[in-house]
Amino acid sequence: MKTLKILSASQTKALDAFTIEQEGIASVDLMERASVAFVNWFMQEYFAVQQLSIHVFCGLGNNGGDGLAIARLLRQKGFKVHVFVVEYAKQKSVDCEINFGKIQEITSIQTESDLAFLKNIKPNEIIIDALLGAGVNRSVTGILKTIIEQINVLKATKISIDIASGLYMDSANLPEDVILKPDKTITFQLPKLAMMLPQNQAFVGDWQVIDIGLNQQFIQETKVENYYLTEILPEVRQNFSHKGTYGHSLLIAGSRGMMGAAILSAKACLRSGVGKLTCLVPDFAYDILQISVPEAMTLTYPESTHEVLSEIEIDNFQSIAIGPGIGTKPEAFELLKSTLLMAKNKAVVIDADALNLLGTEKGRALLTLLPKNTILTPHPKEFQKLIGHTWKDDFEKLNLLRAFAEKYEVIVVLKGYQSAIAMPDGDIFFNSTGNAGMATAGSGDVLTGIIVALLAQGYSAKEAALLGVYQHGKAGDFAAGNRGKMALIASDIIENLRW
Ligand SMILES: NC(=O)C1=CN([C@@H]2O[C@H](COP(=O)(O)OP(=O)(O)OC[C@H]3O[C@@H](n4cnc5c(N)ncnc54)[C@H](OP(=O)(O)O)[C@@H]3O)[C@@H](O)[C@H]2O)[C@H](O)CC1
Ligand SMILES: [K+]
Repeated sequence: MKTLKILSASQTKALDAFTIEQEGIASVDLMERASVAFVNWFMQEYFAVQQLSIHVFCGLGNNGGDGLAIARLLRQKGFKVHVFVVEYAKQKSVDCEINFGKIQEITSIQTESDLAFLKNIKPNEIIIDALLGAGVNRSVTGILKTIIEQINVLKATKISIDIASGLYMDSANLPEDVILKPDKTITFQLPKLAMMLPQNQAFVGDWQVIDIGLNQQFIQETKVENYYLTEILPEVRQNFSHKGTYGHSLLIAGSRGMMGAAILSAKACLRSGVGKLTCLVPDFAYDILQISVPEAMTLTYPESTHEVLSEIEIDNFQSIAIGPGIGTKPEAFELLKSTLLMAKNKAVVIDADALNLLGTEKGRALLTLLPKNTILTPHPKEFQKLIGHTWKDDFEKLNLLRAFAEKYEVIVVLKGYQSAIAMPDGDIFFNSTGNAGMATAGSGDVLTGIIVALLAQGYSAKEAALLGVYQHGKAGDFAAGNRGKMALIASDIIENLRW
């Protein structure tokens, strides 16, 4: 498994300082290293547009210093560069001052006395935002605010260095804060927590990490609770194996009008390496299941009864999933309750309607029945029901997610772009795969099928959740590559699973 740690603002500062001290590198040289890394990225991306004007907006701190160094380097590479320094305070940082001196030797610099030129920046030109970086510690006001507001309405491509000016890297901004809205953020060394959260979408754009060679040992030894999951691969299947090697899943899904959810989950499960799958569905759906998913076995229960599980040999199954399309009628509640009572010590996935049922007052009383390490896969609305209240911002949502996973000793996959996967030990992993095309009916049912299959094969709950979410997203990315995001339907995700 490959992850990138997400450091807090203070840890990032410490990493910076440690690198400078440990490697005997002057901070201005580290700034140069970061700027060279940015320019290398920029050259790959924008080499073809060398004749276009680039407008670099610099502040007075080290982010501004980066901007000045980058402007100088781009100029030396032959780009047309226009530098604008916003003198919002009396003093520049030491390294900003040094770079201010260096660039003045090769080009003239404009300061904020005349903002009229902003209007002349054309839509096909590029703006580099180096006004404020990781050092932002209060709401932006005055001249900075004016400039950011004016930049935000321009159509030019905006690229923020390290982080958009005005955005806090690990805490919530005020709703009224003025923040630069970049098309891209090129961030140094490690992703920032702010880039994981939906509320910051407009202030992040597409983001990318560039390596600036900060001290790896320090990164390794730094304790964090947030990670960005960049890769996780399945284990190799053994030659001398048989279907018994890969476990037997029980999928409890479907009801009148919602059999598609059961079918999607079942197919995804079978496409994810499970040895055997049994689907438990209402009796009317026997033929539907048998015909749609011939690889699965089917057990049924009378549609309106409460005592449905007594004949099932629960020990035959290595994993159980319940929820997709079961509905929220009282019978479904009883089904969920009896499943949880039987499922002690089992590997369990809870999704969709099962989450809606747990998210009622009566349902929340069942939360203590969840076997340790149960995997719950809510989207934000379902999570809100589970905890019984909403949150003021995404940072609070993340704290609530962590607290819930810790309290009930469960794994919670909060679905969305960069799904957040919370572990019982308090760690949260953000997924790097997936796309907006996957925001479509049945996508979650597919995920449930994948995860329950992995559990049956003996993956730990943590591995199953991470691997399942990652591969689900990857399949969605393949599917979007084939058809485009808008055309993507949940079946395409199943078709594009590649293990
Ligand atoms: N990560 C790395 O290893 C490297 C990072 N680099 C770059 O450095 C910046 C961080 O630089 P820093 O100087 O710490 O901070 P800023 O440039 O973001 O801000 C400068 C100062 O501005 C003041 N401030 C904060 N908020 C506001 C505001 N809303 N309005 C006006 N001024 C504000 C604050 O100083 P005060 O004393 O006034 O509080 C800031 O200190 C990082 O993002 C990278 O781009 C290195 O170049 C390479 C290594
Ligand atoms: K910036």
